[in-house]
Amino acid sequence: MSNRPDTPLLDLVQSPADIKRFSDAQLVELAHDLRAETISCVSETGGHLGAGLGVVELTVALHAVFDAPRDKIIWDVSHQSYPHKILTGRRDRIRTLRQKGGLSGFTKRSESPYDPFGAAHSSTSISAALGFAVARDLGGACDTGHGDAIAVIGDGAMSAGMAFEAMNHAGHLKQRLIVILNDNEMSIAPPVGALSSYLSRLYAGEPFQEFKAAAKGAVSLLPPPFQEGARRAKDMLKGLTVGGTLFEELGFSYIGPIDGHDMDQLLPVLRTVRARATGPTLIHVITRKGKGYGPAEARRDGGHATAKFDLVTGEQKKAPSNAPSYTRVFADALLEHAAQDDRICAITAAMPEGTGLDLFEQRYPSRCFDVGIAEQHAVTFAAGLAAGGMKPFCALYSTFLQRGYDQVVHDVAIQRLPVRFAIDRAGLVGADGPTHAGAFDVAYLANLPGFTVMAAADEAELKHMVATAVAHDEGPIAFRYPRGEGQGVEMPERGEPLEIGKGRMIQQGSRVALLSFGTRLGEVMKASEALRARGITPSVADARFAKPLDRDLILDLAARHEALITIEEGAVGGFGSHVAQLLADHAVFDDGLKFRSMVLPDTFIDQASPEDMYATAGLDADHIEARVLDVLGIARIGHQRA
Ligand SMILES: Cc1ncc(C[n+]2csc(CCOP(=O)(O)OP(=O)(O)O)c2C)c(N)n1
Ligand SMILES: CC(=O)[C@@H](O)[C@H](O)COP(=O)(O)O
Ligand SMILES: [Mg+2]
Repeated sequence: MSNRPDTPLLDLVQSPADIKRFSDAQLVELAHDLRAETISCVSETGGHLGAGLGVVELTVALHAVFDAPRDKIIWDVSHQSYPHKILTGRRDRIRTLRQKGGLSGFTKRSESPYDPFGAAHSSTSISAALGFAVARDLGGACDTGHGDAIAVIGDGAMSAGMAFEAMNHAGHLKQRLIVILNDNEMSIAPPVGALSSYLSRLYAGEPFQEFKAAAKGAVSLLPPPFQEGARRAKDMLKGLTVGGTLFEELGFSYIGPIDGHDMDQLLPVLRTVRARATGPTLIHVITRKGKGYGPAEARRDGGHATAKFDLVTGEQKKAPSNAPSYTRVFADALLEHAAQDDRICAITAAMPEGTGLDLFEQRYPSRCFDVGIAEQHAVTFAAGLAAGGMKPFCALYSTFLQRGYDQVVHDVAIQRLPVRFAIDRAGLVGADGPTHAGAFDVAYLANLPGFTVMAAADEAELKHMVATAVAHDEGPIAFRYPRGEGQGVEMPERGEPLEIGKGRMIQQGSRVALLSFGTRLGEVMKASEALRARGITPSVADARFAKPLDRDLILDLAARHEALITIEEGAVGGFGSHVAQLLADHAVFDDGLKFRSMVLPDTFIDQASPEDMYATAGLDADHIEARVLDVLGIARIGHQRA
């Protein structure tokens, strides 16, 4: 039974148009309702809580002052967009968040006209908003006419180079563009970097303190274009920082910092900017991550992400774990090796907890680097560390490594530098959906000359792969492992380096060989059991390496079986494609081998449980069994024996 909050004003809102008739005082009440509804919803669904709570007032104010969907409000990352979704006609579905068939946990163009641009990877909002602004000014085909383009970007996301690329361009074009910097002094973890320190100085400085105290507007402090508007708007605009900020050097009018939870500050500033902005304008708002919900505010990460939780206590309702997570196995293994080898260092791009490197940072702070949301820098920084004689472990989610791909090719592979890539969240990740799927890393790494690419079949294998990476100084090496718990296998006392390019036989059988790469091995074994009931005992092997391939193993399997089937948690172009190439190069198909490669389908799979997603992808035991029967020409009627 969910205890829905009492939300009298929110109950009157079906779309942002309904907000326009509210008084400023009612908008404050609406924010109260919206915060209660957001907390209630996430307590039932789990998901991203802290960021959304931090922008409740900002969301109300934006939809009160601007005219979405004609005005394009673009949320960076968009993990903070739950309040926005509630106000834009999706309250009735908000409790389907991040579930199969439900709302996405991020903005999504196909979900709503109020989501002009999808997100989830950070630091894209200013580029996208500038695109809309230029399209508007070119008379583009925007169906809702010439509205404003407004990017809402966090202080963490602002640390990525892409944000500065966009601001640099916006300052050059000088077209009207509104950027709202939502500064809560938090990324997922406490923010890192000189920019964070700079932002702190901006609001720790005199103007912001005066601003808090000053009751009367100091309109003369506003940039000239706004002074007239401010007088006319008769708003109580208080003293604001003007002049000499980094943003103004980039061609923006800078307004702020203002209190992002105070409607009396948000509304007049937004109204003035809407009335008066002529070029790129950045409004710096100060907010608190997790605002208004004690258990979230009390957390170190401001309640960034949460499982379902008890509304009263905030206690998360997490299922008990049966095995250590792959992330934890990686982190513990790396710590063991780092104790013996002081050349080992670790790099994360703003995901210390997510990658397990928070443990490494605690133990070896001088050898652990959180570079902020800066994957491109993370990769080339690691390349520099390797060139300098260190053993860098660059720990990135598969999906986020995509952002540093040119650096992987240009700075690591071509120079054959021994960077170790710990690729977490490989394969389908569940609730975060397609934007976070680790679908492509094998395809984009195994095609690089000199790269070694591994996938752990279970947590014991992962421990051995960490040891293999530590020992491998001949060039770049990557090992991938999925989100979540291991399979509960027995763990070795110590990880032992694997022989590069060597797979392992799991089960000798006949007629069909199943060659698995990664944790699909569990499903392969389940399929093998089901096939045994039909009198079919497939051979099963764990490839371990997509590059270099275990040629002898593969050619031997091809020679001894009617059919060879590869299975992997990745898109086409990965392991199976490399096996096909090897078989073709050795003219194996000429001898009639039946070959099938089971990969992720050529589509983006929406969020669901990982199990559901793999069933949708056709990569679960049931589908593997069916593929074997099909390739052997056996009709799948009940448990008909071969
Ligand atoms: C390219 C990329 N790297 C990493 C992440 C993981 N991530 C999601 S939210 C977040 C922190 C964002 O901080 P900020 O922009 O300040 O937003 P806040 O959560 O504080 O509102 C990170 C690192 C991501 N979404 N995209
Ligand atoms: C919004 C974002 O990108 C991160 O919060 C991400 O959702 C974390 O993923 P995990 O939950 O797999 O660590
Ligand atoms: Mg932040």
